[in-house]
Amino acid sequence: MTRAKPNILITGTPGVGKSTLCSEVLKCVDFEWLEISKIAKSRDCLSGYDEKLHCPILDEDKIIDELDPIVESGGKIIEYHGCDFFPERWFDVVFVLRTNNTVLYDRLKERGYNDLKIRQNVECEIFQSILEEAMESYDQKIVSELHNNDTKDMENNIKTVVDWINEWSKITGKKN
Ligand SMILES: Nc1ncnc2c1ncn2[C@@H]1O[C@H](COP(=O)(O)OP(=O)(O)O)[C@@H](O)[C@H]1O
Repeated sequence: MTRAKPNILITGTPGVGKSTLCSEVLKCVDFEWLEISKIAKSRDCLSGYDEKLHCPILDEDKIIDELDPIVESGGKIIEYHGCDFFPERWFDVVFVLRTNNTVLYDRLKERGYNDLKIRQNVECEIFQSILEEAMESYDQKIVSELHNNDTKDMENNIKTVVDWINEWSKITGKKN
């Protein structure tokens, strides 16, 4: 059965602009934003804390169990800095945000991350780990890379996602 609305995954290394893009897109379409990091905290889907990187460890199975019943119906924008553990059937499109290393370094420094955490994330971006993870986990035809270094890029990216949603509704004849 086709969903009434599609599900969208916005992924990428921390700091590439996922939350900013989601909040802007949500001003234009009536979708629900599922921020996996926040939901994991509020619904007790964490399995510990990484003391070195100063970040909680996600209980992937638990969050899937929690969200599966609500994601199936569609109309969700899911945001997380990883993507290989979500069920493939959840998503109609996957956008991977990318940012240049020096820009990303500055954003993460500004965020107050420690040096190890900054280095690991910048390396993750250099090796395009999340893009490869997405390409390996989903049909490559539904995976798109979006460069997000400055405000012009952000404007383009908002338009790309909103246009994609509108195009989907035209093709399926369903309203967003
Ligand atoms: N295209 C952009 N141009 C300039 N600054 C940006 C852009 N996208 C995001 N930022 C800034 O970078 C920082 C990280 O963005 P955020 O959306 O929180 O990233 P993520 O959700 O991927 O961790 C924020 O301070 C945000 O304002």
